[in-house]
Amino acid sequence: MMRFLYRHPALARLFERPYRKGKVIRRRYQIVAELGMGSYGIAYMANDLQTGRKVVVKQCRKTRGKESELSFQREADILMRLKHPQIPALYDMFLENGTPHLVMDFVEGETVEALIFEKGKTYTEREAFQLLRDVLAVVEYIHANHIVHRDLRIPNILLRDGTVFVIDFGLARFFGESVSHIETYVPEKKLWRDIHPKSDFYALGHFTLFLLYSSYEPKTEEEKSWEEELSISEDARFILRKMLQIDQPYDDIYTLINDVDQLIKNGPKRIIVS
Ligand SMILES: Nc1ncnc2c1ncn2[C@@H]1O[C@H](COP(=O)(O)OP(=O)(O)OP(=O)(O)O)[C@@H](O)[C@H]1O
Repeated sequence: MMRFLYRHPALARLFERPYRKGKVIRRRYQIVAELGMGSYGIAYMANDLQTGRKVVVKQCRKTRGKESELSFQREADILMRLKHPQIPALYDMFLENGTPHLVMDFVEGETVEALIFEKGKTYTEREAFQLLRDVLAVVEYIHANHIVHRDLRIPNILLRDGTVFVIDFGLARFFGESVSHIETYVPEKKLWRDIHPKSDFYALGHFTLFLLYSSYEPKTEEEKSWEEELSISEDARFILRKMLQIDQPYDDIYTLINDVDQLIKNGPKRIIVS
């Protein structure tokens, strides 16, 4: 019953008692703003009073029990493994009043979600695949470290001065780990969450569709599939069908990168007009 109550956002806030603006934790991290309450943690932007750096402090949610503590530990292990200029660095982890906390780099920038839906940014096919290519360069590093991100969505990809950043490793897993109860997942969720590089390609297929839809003007009210609605080249369709596992999926990132490079180099020559 209590677990059910905690799922109600207003009640969850009451039980979690998030930090207020100005609060200083460990005499070091001063809360500037709450960024959001996720499934396992509450994220804040904070000032590190010792270094003067802007950081993200993530406080483990008390009401989610052992599950969120394990998730925090795993996120810390993964961020410790990944040392890349386009991935937030983990600076610190500690227990405060028995609650696990993580401190990481605050990535200044705008999410692709905000760029499209708030700023009205649009992408041509070539621009969309160029941005996908930039993201794949970071994902190549993640996969080379035997990690799959499992949440590569438009709110988790940021851009600053044209450079891509990948955030939110809360669902990431090491290759070979198992997911409990995956057999109970609906097929679509399995495609997102399978611990295999192809679930990241599946997510990035959807990411690319968001970019392509940013310049789509509907001609009718009738909703159709992306293949019917979008005017894209055969090469783009070929890549997307493999990423979305409609056709034989990509087994590794190198073949995918090669196909994307070819598309960018050749340009969208063979256009299919829907
Ligand atoms: N390192 C970071 N730099 C900048 N912003 C960040 C960083 N990490 C998280 N955020 C922002 O903080 C907010 C909360 O992020 P967090 O990853 O804790 O949870 P979430 O994505 O909202 O939920 P969930 O992890 O359950 O999907 C998001 O809006 C995200 O953009």
